[in-house]
Amino acid sequence: MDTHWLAMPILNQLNSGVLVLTTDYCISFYNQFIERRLGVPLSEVRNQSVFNVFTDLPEAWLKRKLDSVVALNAPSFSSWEQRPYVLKLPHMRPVSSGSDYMIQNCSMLPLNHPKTGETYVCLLIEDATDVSIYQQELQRNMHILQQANRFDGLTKVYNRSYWEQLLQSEFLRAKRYHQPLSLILFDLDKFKLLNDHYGHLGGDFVLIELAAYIQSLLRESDFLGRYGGEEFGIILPNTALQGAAEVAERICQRVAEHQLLFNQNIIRATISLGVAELGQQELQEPQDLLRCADVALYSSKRQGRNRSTCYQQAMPEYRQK
Ligand SMILES: Nc1nc2c(ncn2[C@@H]2O[C@H](COP(=O)(O)OP(=O)(O)OP(=O)(O)O)[C@@H](O)[C@H]2O)c(=O)[nH]1
Repeated sequence: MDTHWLAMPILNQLNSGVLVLTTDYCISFYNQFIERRLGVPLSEVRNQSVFNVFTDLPEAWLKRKLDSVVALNAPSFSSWEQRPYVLKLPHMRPVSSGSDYMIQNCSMLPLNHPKTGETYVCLLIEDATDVSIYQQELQRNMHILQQANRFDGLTKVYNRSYWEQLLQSEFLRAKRYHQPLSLILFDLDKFKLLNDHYGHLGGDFVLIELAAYIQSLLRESDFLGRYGGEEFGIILPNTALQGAAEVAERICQRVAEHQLLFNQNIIRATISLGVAELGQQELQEPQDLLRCADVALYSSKRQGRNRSTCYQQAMPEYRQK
C-alpha cells in the first residue's frame, strides 16, 4: 500500500510540534500544532532561517545541537528540566504554569531524503506544561510535608524527633572528627502557674514568643528544638563547655529581661538551663549527653530557677519527669 498520503493528515492532527529544518537552519516544514501557536502560515516562512522566525532562540546552543545531530547522524534530546523551552510558543493553559510559554521536551532527529540524499533535522516538540505544573505542585507539597515533619506546629522550632536526629548526626560527627559539641536543655519556670493565670492560650503565646526570641539569640549553626511541653534543647556544634555556658547565661538573662505583651498584660517568664559537653566524660550515646544536660537543668531548678548550670559528675543523678 502507498502510505505517503497518510503522513500529512496525521502530522497535522498530532498533539506535538513537528519542525523540519535544512542543515543551514532554514524552515522546510512545520505542522499545524506549531502553525496555530505561532500564528504564521508555513507558506510565509518556508525557506527562511529559523532564527528570523522564532525570536529568542538560543542560537549558539541550537546550532551546536543541530550540527552534532547531522554530523553523527544520531538523535539528540533536550528535556524541559534542562531548558524549559526551545521554541517560544504560548501555552494554552487557563491556569498559570509559572512560565508564559509552553514548557517543552525537544527531540532532534536526523532525516535523510530517500531520493535526493539531502539531510534535514526534525525537531519534535512535546508539550510538557502539564507535567511541569504537576512537578511544581508536587515539590510544593513535598516541602510542606517536610516542614510538617520537621517543625513543631506551635512554636515552629524543630520538633523532638527531627531534633533528636540532628543530635544523633552532630554527636557522631563531633566524635569522629574530635570536635567539641555542647547541649543546652532549658525549661520554663513555673509554667503551670503561668498557664493557670493566663489560660492555655496565654501559655501557648509565651511558648511561641520565647521560642522565636531565643532562636533570634542563636547562631544559624545551632539547632533549637522543642523537646517536650515547655522543655527545649539547643545543640551547639563545635562549641566547648565554656562557650556553651556563656550562651546559656546570656539566654537566661535576656529571657528574664524580655517583656511579653499578652491581652494588655505584661508577662515576664524565666527559664532554667542545663549545659553539658561531649568531652566532659567518655559519652557513648547522644542519650548520655541529654542525660547530663538534664541533670544540670534539674540542678538549676533545685537552686531556685532562673539560672544556668553546667553539668558536673558529682551532681545528684537523673530526675524522673
Ligand atoms: N499552654 C501550654 N502549656 C503546656 C504545653 N505543654 C505543656 N504545658 C504545661 O506546662 C506545665 C508544666 O508544668 P510542670 O512540669 O509542673 O512544671 P512547671 O510548672 O514549669 O514548674 P518547674 O518546671 O518546676 O519550674 C503543665 O501545666 C503543662 O500543662 C503547651 O503546649 N501549651
